[in-house]
Amino acid sequence: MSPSQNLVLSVNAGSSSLKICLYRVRDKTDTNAEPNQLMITSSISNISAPPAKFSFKVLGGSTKDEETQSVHDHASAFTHFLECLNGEADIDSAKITHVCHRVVHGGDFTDPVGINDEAYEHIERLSDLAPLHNGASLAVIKTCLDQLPDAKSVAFFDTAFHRSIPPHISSYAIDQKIAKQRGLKKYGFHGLSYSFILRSVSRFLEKPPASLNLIILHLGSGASACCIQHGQSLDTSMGLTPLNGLPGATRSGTIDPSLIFHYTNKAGRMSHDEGSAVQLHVTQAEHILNTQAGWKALAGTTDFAAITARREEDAAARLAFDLFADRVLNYVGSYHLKLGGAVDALVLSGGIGERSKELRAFIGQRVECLGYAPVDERRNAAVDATEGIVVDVGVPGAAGHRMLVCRTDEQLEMARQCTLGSL
Ligand SMILES: Nc1ncnc2c1ncn2[C@@H]1O[C@H](COP(=O)(O)OP(=O)(O)O)[C@@H](O)[C@H]1O
Ligand SMILES: CC(=O)OP(=O)(O)O
Ligand SMILES: [Mg+2]
Repeated sequence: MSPSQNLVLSVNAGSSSLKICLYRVRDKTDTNAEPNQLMITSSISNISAPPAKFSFKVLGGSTKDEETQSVHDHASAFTHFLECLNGEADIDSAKITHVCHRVVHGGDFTDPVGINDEAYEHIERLSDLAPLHNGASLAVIKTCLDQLPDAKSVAFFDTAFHRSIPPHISSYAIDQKIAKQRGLKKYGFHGLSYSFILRSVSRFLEKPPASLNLIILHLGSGASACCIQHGQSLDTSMGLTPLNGLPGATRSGTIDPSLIFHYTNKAGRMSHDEGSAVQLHVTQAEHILNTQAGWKALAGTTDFAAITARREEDAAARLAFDLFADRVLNYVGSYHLKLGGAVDALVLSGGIGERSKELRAFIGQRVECLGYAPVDERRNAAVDATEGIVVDVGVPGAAGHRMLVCRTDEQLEMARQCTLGSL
């Protein structure tokens, strides 16, 4: 891509949110600087639990924070953003050369791909394996092709980062002929986030990415853990779909697979989900475990901050907090063992990892037995007010593995790959 006043738009369709950033591509004078400069950051949250919350911030300029009734899905959220963007006199949307789209399930696609009919159909075919995500991304892509016809839409896949997971870890213990025919294996997700975190921690620790062993927790509405050995994904907690592993806002996480046959006697029937942009072919059981489970089912809210605040006096909130913390420990313990104890850092990220000092304090206290430096109460409480992408929350100077917080940025990761790559 040629540097000039070109703009890159990055769109991250999460399960219940849309995060969008607009960047100006920098001239290639300083090779150490980020290749893109942030101009606008916007987010729409609570998309599936209206009223949605919309924020739009022009760097060095105006800020908008409002509740909106006009957003009811990811496509209308993106349209709302474009209306706001078009109202900015200083921004010429005709200068947007590329739109980067986070697509959660890319199957065996390992590189970013420009959207054409073939790529679109590939993403559509995988929608049943990411029922909260791929359909939403496609709806945004469609709107984009319509509203920004001169910009090139490029899909970046969450799954790509995990292509290094070896077969004995990515395979399920089922008939391998059927597994291969149907692509039934662990794909793993949140890869754009892990890629960003790996690079950021590498800078922070001043060690090359390929030398790093990390345990990373991406804890948001969708939560996962990743074990990184020599700078590559060795294992991750999500699987064939983003339902596996840790519980999330509305997702159960790992359950005994037989549970679905006992939960309701209609569990095997097809679901009639009206909320998705593409026709899904998931069973009622999958629908329930994706949308009616997790903290929403346990504590009646998808807000982990509210759960944390209520947990002393509310037994349901306590169960949600303790259950989540317990499942997180399962992964930290097993990944520490997989890395033979040679861990450069345990890194927390995502909305919860970055903001919940309570969960960090809990995890920090429990991993001390594995040789992690104790969490410093003052540093842990001050993360929100501490500058920088990576923050060390361990006691200064204490011996042991480090516990870090990383402000992950999937939008920036895509924009960076877009500008530096050959797209
Ligand atoms: N102060 C806080 N303490 C605990 N959890 C928080 C806090 N602030 C936000 N969160 C949680 O972070 C979640 C959003 O995380 P995020 O990574 O942005 O989600 P996603 O990208 O999956 O939509 C919210 O659902 C909320 O539960
Ligand atoms: C893969 C996934 O769960 O993504 P998100 O957390 O953005 O919903
Ligand atoms: Mg997310």
